[in-house]
Amino acid sequence: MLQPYACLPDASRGRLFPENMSTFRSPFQRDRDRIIHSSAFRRLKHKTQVFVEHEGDYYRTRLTHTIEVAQVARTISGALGLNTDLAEAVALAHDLGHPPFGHTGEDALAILMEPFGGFDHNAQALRIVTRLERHYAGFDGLNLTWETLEGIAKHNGPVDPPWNYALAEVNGLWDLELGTNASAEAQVAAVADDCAYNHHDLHDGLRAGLFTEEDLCGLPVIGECFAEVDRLHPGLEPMRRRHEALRRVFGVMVEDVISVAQNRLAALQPRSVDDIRHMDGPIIRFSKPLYQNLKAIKSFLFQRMYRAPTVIEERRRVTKMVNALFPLFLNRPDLLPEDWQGDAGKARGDEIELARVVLDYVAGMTDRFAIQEYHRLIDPDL
Ligand SMILES: Nc1nc2c(ncn2[C@H]2C[C@H](O)[C@@H](COP(=O)(O)OP(=O)(O)OP(=O)(O)O)O2)c(=O)[nH]1
Repeated sequence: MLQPYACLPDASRGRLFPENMSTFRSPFQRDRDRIIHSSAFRRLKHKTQVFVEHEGDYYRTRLTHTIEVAQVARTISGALGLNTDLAEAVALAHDLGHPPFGHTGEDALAILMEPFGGFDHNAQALRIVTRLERHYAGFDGLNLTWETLEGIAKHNGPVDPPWNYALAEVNGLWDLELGTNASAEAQVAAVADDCAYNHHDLHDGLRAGLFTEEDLCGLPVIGECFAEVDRLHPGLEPMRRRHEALRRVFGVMVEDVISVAQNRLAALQPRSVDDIRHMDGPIIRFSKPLYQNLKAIKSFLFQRMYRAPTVIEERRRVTKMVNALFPLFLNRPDLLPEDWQGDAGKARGDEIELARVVLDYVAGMTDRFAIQEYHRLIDPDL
């Protein structure tokens, strides 16, 4: 029961390298499956969401975060009559480009790559799915449909020139119409990301003892959710109380997005996905009041969690590792593994190209592999 403004699989603009249709799966289901079967997807298991991978088995990793984003994306897109397979595919791919140690690794690599064209996890995701996965006989990358690539490239909104390194390359091969909105499905994946991490970072921060339920009760939305649980279930055991309250916070976000979209779709009556692409702003977003409340929650999380003293200490340690690994391989490309020597050899004499090869290798590392390599090659004691 897809709406006319959904991305219809039969109307897909296809793949850069033409392939026969799958017997059992639509093009977007096939994209989703290729993403799940990629090496970069498996590596998300050992990459930081907020806490470095080895800090505790309970906390979210980039993989469990991604699975939660995909689940929310399916719910929202299904409720709106959008293509759930495409929303899921974009959600599953959205963090593929995260380097080891998440945003901390990204900040370090962005500085190191400044002289060589920069680094950004969204750009890197696109590079992975178009170039770095090398498992198919006929092409590099996953040969995803135009719609999935468009979604990965524009899920955070239209992109103006100058485009980053990966967008420029992909857009040179295939016009992704970067200046327009993404499909509603890709917009759903972007908002599902916010819903997922606003919810699970609260859980993980509580679990880590970075703040308490009482601290959260002073925040908009969350305070009301705890009050409702206390009213309905007085004396509830603490962990159940927490779960009940935070699942209500999740519900508030998801219902808000769906209701804003339903109202806007009813008012604007888009007849096709191209109408969505050319609208003034995104169709999928939080209402203004909830957006303001979420800003307060995000700023609390930033201060109390993403920049908590223990997290800052770990940031310092892992930044030191990235800052040492990247220049080491740049100066000694012979230390790269055998299967990277081909690319390094082709880049010889071209400083920018070699830096990109080294970047692809270092950014592809998991947290634990980066730590292991640092200990092996640089300092066993850090
Ligand atoms: N923004 C930000 N997030 C951080 C930092 N440290 C840890 N995190 C965590 C908090 C969230 O769980 C998550 C947010 O990052 P994502 O890559 O999922 O979303 P973001 O909106 O930054 O990027 P994207 O939508 O993928 O372009 O990372 C940090 O220094 N800055």
